[in-house]
Amino acid sequence: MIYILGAGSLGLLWAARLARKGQSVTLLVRDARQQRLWQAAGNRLELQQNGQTQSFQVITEHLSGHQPIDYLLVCTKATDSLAAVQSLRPRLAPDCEILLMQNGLGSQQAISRLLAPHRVLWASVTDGAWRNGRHRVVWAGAGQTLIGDPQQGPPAGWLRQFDGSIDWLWVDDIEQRLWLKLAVNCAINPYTVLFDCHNGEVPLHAGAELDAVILELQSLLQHQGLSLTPAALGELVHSVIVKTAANSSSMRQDVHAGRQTEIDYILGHALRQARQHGLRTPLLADLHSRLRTHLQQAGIPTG
Ligand SMILES: NC(=O)C1=CN([C@@H]2O[C@H](COP(=O)(O)OP(=O)(O)OC[C@H]3O[C@@H](n4cnc5c(N)ncnc54)[C@H](OP(=O)(O)O)[C@@H]3O)[C@@H](O)[C@H]2O)C=CC1
Ligand SMILES: CC(C)(CO)C(=O)C(=O)O
Repeated sequence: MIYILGAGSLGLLWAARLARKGQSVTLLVRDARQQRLWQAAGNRLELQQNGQTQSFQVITEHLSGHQPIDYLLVCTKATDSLAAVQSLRPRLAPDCEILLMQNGLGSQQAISRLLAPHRVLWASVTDGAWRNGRHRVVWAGAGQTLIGDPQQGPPAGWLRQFDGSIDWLWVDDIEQRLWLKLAVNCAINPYTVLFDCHNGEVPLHAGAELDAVILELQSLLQHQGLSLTPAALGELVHSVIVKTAANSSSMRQDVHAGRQTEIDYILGHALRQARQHGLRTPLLADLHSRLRTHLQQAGIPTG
C-alpha cells in the first residue's frame, strides 16, 4: 500500500493516476475533520484533464492512524514537509522507504537527516497541477518525474509500482537535477511575482537583468559540480519560459492565494549555498530582498 502525505494538487494528481491503474492508495489528510469531509464525499477524487473528468475511489486516513507505513510519498509544500513528516514518524515501518516531491532544495536534506537510516529518495517533478475543489485536481501540464537516491544507492524496486501510471525515470544525479530546476525557478518565479505576470512575460519585464542573473546562477551551479555554460543555462531558462509561457508560476499562484511561498527553498537556498562557497551573487541577493519586501507588503508570510 502506498501512502500519500498531503492531499493537495500534487498528492491528488498522484493518487488519481495510481488509482486509475488499480493501485491501492491511502491519502493522509491533516485531521479527523478533513477525513470526515472526504468520507462524506464517498472518498471519491476527481481528475480533470483536457476537459475530461474521471473519478476514483481512494482510502483516506488522518495522520494519527495506526497502520504502519511501508511506502510514503511526501506531497506537502517544502515549507510544511519537515513538520508533517515528523508527526508521521511513529507510523513508519522499520524498512519504510520515503519519496520526497518538493520543489527547491533544503527541505529534502532536513527530512533525510531526520529520518536516517530510512531510505529517503528525492524527486524532481515537472507536471503542472492545481486543485479546483477540495477533492478535484486539474492536470494542466503532463511532465515527467525524475527519481533518485542522493546517497547514490541502486534503483529502488518498489518504484516499479508506478510503471504504467506515472511517467517516471530513475536518475543517478537527482541532487544535480534538482539544482538545475532550482536555478530555472530562481530565474523565472521571482519576476512573475514582482511583475505579477505569466512566465512568458518574464524576459520583457526583467530585461537585461535576466541574463545577468542567469550568469550568477551558472556560476553557482558550477560550484555545485554542474558544468554547463552560461549559454546552455540561458537556453534552458528561455526554453522553459517559452514552453510554459501561459503558466502562472507556482510562486505567483501562492501569492494570489495569500499562501506562504517556497522562496526560502528556492532563492533562499541558492543564496545560502553561494555564501558557503564564498561566491558573490549581488543580483540574486537583490532579487531576494526585493521579493521579500514585496511579499511582506502583500501580507504574505515569508517564514
Ligand atoms: N502542483 C504541482 O503541479 C507541482 C508541485 N510541486 C511541488 O510539490 C509540493 C506540493 O505542492 P502542491 O501539491 O502544489 O501544494 P498544495 O498546497 O496544493 O498541497 C499541499 C497539501 O499538503 C497539506 N499539508 C500541509 N501540511 C500538512 C500536514 N502537516 N499534514 C497533512 N497535510 C498537510 C496541505 O493541506 P491544507 O490544504 O490543509 O493546508 C495541502 O493539501 C511543493 O513542493 C511543490 O513545489 C512540484 C511540481 C509540480
Ligand atoms: C517551471 C515553472 C516556472 C513553471 O511554471 C515552475 O516550476 C514553477 O512554476 O514553479
